[in-house]
Formats: sequence, C-alpha cells, structure tokens
Amino acid sequence: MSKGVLLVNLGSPKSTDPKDVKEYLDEFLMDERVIDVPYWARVLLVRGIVLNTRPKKSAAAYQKIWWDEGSPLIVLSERLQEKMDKNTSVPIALAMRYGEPSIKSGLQELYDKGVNEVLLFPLYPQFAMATTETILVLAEQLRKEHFPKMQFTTVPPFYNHSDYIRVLAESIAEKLKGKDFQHLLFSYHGVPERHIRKSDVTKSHCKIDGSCCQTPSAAHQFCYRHQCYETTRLVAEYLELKENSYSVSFQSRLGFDPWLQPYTDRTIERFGKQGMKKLAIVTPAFVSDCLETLEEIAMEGEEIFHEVGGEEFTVVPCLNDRDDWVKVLSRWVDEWAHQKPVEA
Ligand SMILES: C=CC1=C(C)c2cc3[nH]c(cc4nc(cc5[nH]c(cc1n2)c(C)c5CCC(=O)O)C(CCC(=O)O)=C4C)c(C)c3C=C
Ligand SMILES: [Fe+2]
Ligand SMILES: [Fe+2]
Repeated sequence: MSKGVLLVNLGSPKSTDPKDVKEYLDEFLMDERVIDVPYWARVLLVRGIVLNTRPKKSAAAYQKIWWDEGSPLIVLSERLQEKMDKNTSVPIALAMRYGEPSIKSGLQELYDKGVNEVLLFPLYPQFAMATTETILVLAEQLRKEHFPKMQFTTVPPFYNHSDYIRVLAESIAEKLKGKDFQHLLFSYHGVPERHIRKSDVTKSHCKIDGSCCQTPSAAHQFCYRHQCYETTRLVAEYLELKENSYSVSFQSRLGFDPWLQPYTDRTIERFGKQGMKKLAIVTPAFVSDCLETLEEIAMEGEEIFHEVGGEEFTVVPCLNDRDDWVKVLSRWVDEWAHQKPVEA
C-alpha cells in the first residue's frame, strides 16, 4: 500500500469577475449541506434570488482582498501544501471543495503517483455539515465512481487537539505581545441554528442555549457550536485569559433564518458603544486567511469599530503556513504514514 494525503479547503472563485463569482457561488450554495432545503426550494432561492444580486456584491469584496497570485485562501493553502510536501515522507496534494483544484483532480494526482491509501484532511478545526461533512461525502462518492481501489482514512476535527491549541494560542500571544487590548473576541464563521439540530445525533441534546454546549453529550462529536466554545476555552486556559476579557461571536450570516449568535458585527458595534477603545479579534474557524477574515473582519469589522468610537482594532492572522503549524501538521501526517496496517 502506498500512502498520500489530500488537504481540502473551501475554495474560491477563479477570478474576481462577477461571472466567475456567480459560477463559484452556484456550486457552493447549491450544495445540499450548505443550503439544506429541498432541491426545488434551493433552486428557487439560490438561482432565483441570491445569484441575481450576490455575485456582484461578492465580486467587489473579493477585489479588495485579491492578490497578484490569486485568491488568498488558495495561495495560502498552496504554500501550506508545498511546505508540508517538503516536510513529510508521503506526497501531499491539495483540493478545494468548490472550484479548482477539485477533489477529483487531487485524488487523480495521488493515484498517478501510485497512492492507494489516502488520508483525507479537511482543513477545518471544527466539524460542520457545511464543511467537513460535505467534503467527506463528495470524496466517498468520487472514490466509488473513479477510484474504487483507493482506501480513505479521515483526520477528525482537531478543535481541541493540544498541538492545535498551542500553535493557535502562541500565534495570538505573538500578535498581541506588548498591546494592552481590552478584550479578545473569538469570531467563528456562523451556521444556521437548524444545522446544529440536524447534526445532533441524540436528536434531543442541542437546545442552543446557555448550557447545552457545556453539558457532556455524544452530540458534541458533531456539534459545531460546542467545538467553537471548546477551542475558545482551551486557548483562554493556555493564555491564562481572565474571565470577561474574552468572548465568542459568529460572523458571515446569510439569509433570514436564525444563525448562531451573538453576531460578530453587532458585538463589535456594542463594544464600541460601551466605550471600548482597544479590541483584538481572532478567527479560529479558518486555518487560512480568506475573504471572511481579510475583508469582513479586517476591513468591515474595523470600520464598524471606528465608527462607534473604537481606536485600536487588532486582527490576529490565521495559522496559514506558519512554521510551527507546518511542523505540527507534518508530524500528524508522518505519525499516520508510519502506523503499521491493522492486522485482519
Ligand atoms: C468555517 C467554515 C465555514 C462554514 C461553517 C461556512 C458555512 C457557510 N457559508 C455560507 C455562505 C458563504 N460563505 C462564503 C465564504 C466563505 N465561507 C468560508 C467558510 C465557511 N463557511 C470561507 C473560508 C469563505 C471564504 C472563501 C474565499 O474565497 O475566501 C461565501 C462567499 C462570499 C460571500 O458572498 O459572502 C458565502 C456566500 C453558508 C450559507 C454557510 C452555511 C452553513
Ligand atoms: Fe450544544
Ligand atoms: Fe461561508
């Protein structure tokens, strides 16, 4: 058996042209695990409403953050893949769930190198139906159709892994060293509340209230909200943050359904209105900087804070291709690669 790794991130449009953004959003939002309504309703909502106006607006946002080499999310994922490829004993390929390079092309690249045992590595610390699950479902479909002899192993969500917590906490400490910020906001990408209930394997635990995510339950293996709070708790513990000097919020909501709260934009506004002058913000749901961190947080978030009297807004970069992060990921891969196959 020859082993290899497929890193999978979300993906970006091919360019900032509204036509390319529309094509990307169509693939993304027509995914039944992202907009989880019946197909006819999704077509009506996405193709009949959202895709008439959103691509132009999103294209303008992408234009503000786009790099000469392309989408930051893709360029940063490529840098990570290249560094890991040099640091590990097995080939590392890269794919995006939406757009290019596709999961099919990533599997083909590994197959052409003689790989038949693949470690699927979704680049998301916390589980969500709209991220981890959709990657695994599509990869399995592609395996059955095109690569039936391949075997898959999956990296589980690493939201509470001590290596991840340490590197994330160290990256925060490094960015905030010498700054006397008043509050550290942990802003996670939001999901509709409905997604949390759908992923609840107990079908009764997740109330999305003040205590369910802190009460032990089998539901937490697939509870995005619990996993966000756990990442936060563990980083706060590592950094010895004082109670009330940090909090959690959720960004990037879309549509009119209730999403996880509190919302990041309203939280930033509230802090400023309460007289806070120095706010720091970290976005641990994203391992690579992207539209949601570079535009929504670093540009729009800062603007909101300044409009309501805030003075200093510090954004902690994502882990991207930091050397300590590359080292951790490469070690995880090598530990898997050197495991003996389980005897039948
Ligand atoms: C942490 C992971 C993410 C979750 C969970 C998630 C859920 C989710 N997202 C949308 C809608 C959009 N997201 C968009 C961009 C975007 N989303 C993530 C990650 C998660 N999304 C990333 C990394 C990005 C940035 C991509 C990039 O190219 O940089 C967008 C596109 C931009 C825009 O128009 O705002 C949309 C739309 C839904 C509906 C959803 C549901 C659970
Ligand atoms: Fe919960
Ligand atoms: Fe998103």
